Amino acid sequence: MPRGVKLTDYEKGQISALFKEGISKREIASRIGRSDRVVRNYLNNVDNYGTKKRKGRPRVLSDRDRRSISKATSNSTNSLRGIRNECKLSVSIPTIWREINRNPNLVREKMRKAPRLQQHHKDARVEFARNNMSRHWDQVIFSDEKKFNLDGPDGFDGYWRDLRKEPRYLSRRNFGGGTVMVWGAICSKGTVRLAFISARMNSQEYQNVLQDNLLPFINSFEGNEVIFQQDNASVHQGAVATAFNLVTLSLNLRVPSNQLSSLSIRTDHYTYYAMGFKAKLLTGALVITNNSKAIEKLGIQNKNAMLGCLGHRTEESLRSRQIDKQIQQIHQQFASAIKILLLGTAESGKTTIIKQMRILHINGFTEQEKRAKIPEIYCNVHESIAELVRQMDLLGLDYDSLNNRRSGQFIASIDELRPQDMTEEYRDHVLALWNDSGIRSCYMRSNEFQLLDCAKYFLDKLEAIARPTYIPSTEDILHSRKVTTGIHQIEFTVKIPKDMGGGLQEFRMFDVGGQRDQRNKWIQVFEGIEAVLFVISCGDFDQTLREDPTQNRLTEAVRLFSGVWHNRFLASAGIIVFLNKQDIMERKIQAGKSIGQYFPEYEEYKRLSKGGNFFDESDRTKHFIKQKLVDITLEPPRRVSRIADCTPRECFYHFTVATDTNNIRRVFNDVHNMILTENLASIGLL
Ligand SMILES: Nc1nc2c(ncn2[C@@H]2O[C@H](COP(=O)(O)OP(=O)(O)OP(=O)(O)O)[C@@H](O)[C@H]2O)c(=O)[nH]1
Ligand SMILES: [Mg+2]
Repeated sequence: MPRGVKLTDYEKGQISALFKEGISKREIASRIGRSDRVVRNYLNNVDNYGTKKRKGRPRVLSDRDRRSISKATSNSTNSLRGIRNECKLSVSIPTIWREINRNPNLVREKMRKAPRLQQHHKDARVEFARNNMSRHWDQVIFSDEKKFNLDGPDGFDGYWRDLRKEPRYLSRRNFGGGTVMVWGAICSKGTVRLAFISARMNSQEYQNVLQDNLLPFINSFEGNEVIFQQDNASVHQGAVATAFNLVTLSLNLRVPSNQLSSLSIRTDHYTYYAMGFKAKLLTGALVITNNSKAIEKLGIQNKNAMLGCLGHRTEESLRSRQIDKQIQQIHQQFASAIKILLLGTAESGKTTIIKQMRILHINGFTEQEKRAKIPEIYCNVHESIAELVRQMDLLGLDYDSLNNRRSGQFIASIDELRPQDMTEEYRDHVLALWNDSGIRSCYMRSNEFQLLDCAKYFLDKLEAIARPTYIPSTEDILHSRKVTTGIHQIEFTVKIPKDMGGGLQEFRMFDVGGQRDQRNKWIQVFEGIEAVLFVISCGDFDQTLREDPTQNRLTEAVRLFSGVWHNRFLASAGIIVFLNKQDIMERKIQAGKSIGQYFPEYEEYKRLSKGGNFFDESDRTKHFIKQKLVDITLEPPRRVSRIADCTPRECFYHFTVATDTNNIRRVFNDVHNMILTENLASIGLL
């Protein structure tokens, strides 16, 4: 029973005063409106009234704590410790447990299992059902793996307990329990022989299971198309993840060639819900790749490539021979060198890419080879400073001082010849000139004349170059410039990625001169070229040709690309474009230049692409240049090629900085993968 309200000090004073006057306790109680008992209690123990303690241990949880525990526990999956932490309480775990138990609204329950189908899942299922109404389901073989426990099913050990009966116990073996994994498949024709597999089946084992159990069963279909379904588990995918693997898989399976011809491969897939499990249905396949990501990554175009289809015996043997031929072709493809031809206008960066291949795939440059580059670098320095001096007068610019003018005269007197050695005198003149503000202004206008791209790079490090101990670094070699004449080739090998079969791929790359008078030699190397790597300099948009100062360099490059794209002798070669010198282009844009000054159509492009996702002006500029090339590839063919078939050609674009080894490493890896994939596709395997 709840206690009554205690007497106030005023009431206590009233009781004491009335009692002294001799008034009875009952009378006092009625006068102050309280019970007889409280008046009696007070008068019996005036000094200690109201000081009596509660019995038992004080509660550790206040009402507020209990409310917060209740709130934190409600429908939560939190542990007792978690709830304690959430409520910031410093009580023991059993206290929390007791408090939750005491609460009649909270009981511990196992969460019920329910597939959470969102609307898009439901839509996908309806869509699938609609699309597959007329499918011949009697041709589908459904397969799956299942684990059986000797001790009973995992996780399903609950039961309805009748409290009037003895409890039931789950018999568990401490030793010798265990599980078996079984692979099975069913279809309208019956069941496929069960296979006992290991709990952690790998892709090799999966392949063996298919060979031993599925292939014999498939023969009973006697020439009709079969659809094999698997649930896309990683071991299944691992076995067939790439189309290249498909071939090796067929080989690994050691399928007799008449059975191999019954393999057909298609990559369409549908998700559906059947037999209580989610699966992907893959049509027309015994062993199928359906990894659409891999397919995209590999750039596979012919997604419905067929290795063969079930047919009569004669057709089978024909297909079998065809497949043997294809496999042979693959071996040849990988055995022979891939020939790549580098094309592009002068100074676009072709030779620089060849140097990068040397750095990346051969052992770079020896000390001796580096030393041999010194004269070339001296030449680059001299050509750069001499051109700047020559342009000072032509552009009407002034030197800072008379001394600097004399230095200019000294350089001009050397004429086109480079100094044999970097003498101190020569070095001092060049340094004085390079620090002259007139020369710097001249350099800022270098798009108006012909200056080497590497001018600033070498003039900035002139002091190091002029030292007698100077040995060019790899970076120096990448920046050095020498006009290419004739045809040069480089051979190297590159590792084939494991997921494409592994091994080594041999490459042969041809470098040609890009100047107009060199281009008539190109045709000599067109024969047998698998890929053309067309290099275009994006940084040249404001410059004119050395050979023809009336012609814009970028316009010339785009025109040349058109010629290469439509060239009938290159019709069967893949075209890869390197939109090079991104660094130079960015520098120019940052300095306030716009490609619109040289290509008025840029304003229209800018207007139309206003909503486009461009990071900045440089990004828009490089995509504008790319678009010019894309437009060419969309033009109708100029004439029907005698070599190429009529399938549409694709062009692959990369934005590059040829002097940056990391950039070229990355880009070349992509190019390599793309070529391998294209090769497989070209022989009908992808
Ligand atoms: N900054 C910068 N310089 C580059 C880049 N690519 C090439 N260069 C420089 O441009 C100059 C010309 O490059 P090359 O590789 O010789 O040009 P090419 O296409 O072989 O020219 P030709 O042999 O005349 O056909 C060299 O000084 C290179 O260092 C780049 O992406 N960025
Ligand atoms: Mg070259």
